[in-house]
Amino acid sequence: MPDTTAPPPPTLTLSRPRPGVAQVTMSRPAVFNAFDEQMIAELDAAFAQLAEDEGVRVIVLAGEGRHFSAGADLQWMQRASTASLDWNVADARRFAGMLARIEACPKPTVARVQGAALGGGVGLACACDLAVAADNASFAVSEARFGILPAVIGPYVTNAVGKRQARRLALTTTRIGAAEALAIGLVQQVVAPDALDAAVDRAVDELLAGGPGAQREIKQLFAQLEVGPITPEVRELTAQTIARVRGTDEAREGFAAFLGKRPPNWMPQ
Ligand SMILES: C/C(=C\C(=O)SCCNC(=O)CCNC(=O)[C@H](O)C(C)(C)COP(=O)(O)OP(=O)(O)OC[C@H]1O[C@@H](n2cnc3c(N)ncnc32)[C@H](O)[C@@H]1OP(=O)(O)O)CC(=O)O
Repeated sequence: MPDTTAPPPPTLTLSRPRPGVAQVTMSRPAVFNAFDEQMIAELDAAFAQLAEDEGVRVIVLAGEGRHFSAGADLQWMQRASTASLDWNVADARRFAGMLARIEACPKPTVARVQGAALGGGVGLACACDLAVAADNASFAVSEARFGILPAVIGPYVTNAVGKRQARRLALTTTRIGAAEALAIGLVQQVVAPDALDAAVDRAVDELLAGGPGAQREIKQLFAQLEVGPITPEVRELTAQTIARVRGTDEAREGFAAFLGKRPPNWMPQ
């Protein structure tokens, strides 16, 4: 018998708003873009594909509708609660792998945040290189309200706001507004809701102005740096990196463009 079960509709919309830019929009607005196994797999696949796409320089992550993301789908979490530990470990690894994929994306990523970003929604925003938020945005690391914890998103939130703020957000589950999110470094810019797209576009313009190879190196190097003492190993790592990158075609183009008083012509990566 042929399988007549229709595949579930996709949970993401992929678009190319302009040359060099891809937008990944989470599209489960009925549950405020809460993510389940399917959306996790689709986000993972989308970022894997865009990372390899020569026509893409910058990726915007957005959520359709009123809210950016209501975090993990609590129906999925409820189903998981009755499954075996092994199943849960494999399942959580897929989520952890997807966030790591976004963070390690060799291309700059921008989260476009409107409305609420809760639980895993905060993790998604923090996994991007920068987050631009509407002033109606709010954020809560809300997991403890459901008797769980922000385990997978914990490192991303901690890297964004530091240990003490991350601990406060996770323990109190307090919901903070966009102004406080800006003050603690959870987001990098806050604008009026009707100015959000223009602000994301400006951030994208700035990202497009940099050399793609240099940006890939920045992401790789900065992922290895910690706040703390600048040890001989760190000095060596930074010296080796700049020494290697100085000799690339992209760097030669960057120097020549500046000195020749012309815009650089970045080659595809
Ligand atoms: C990543 C890890 C864990 C997590 O992420 S845990 C999940 C964290 N998420 C939240 O704290 C958000 C929970 N949702 C809300 O607080 C509210 O829904 C809202 C977003 C503030 C909106 O409130 P409002 O009153 O406007 O709307 P409703 O509550 O009636 O919601 C409408 C509709 O959407 C469903 N829904 C909302 N959020 C979720 C969700 N996360 N999962 C599944 N479904 C959700 C809600 O049930 C309603 O559905 P109806 O069928 O219409 O009733 C773990 C780690 O880090 O490791």
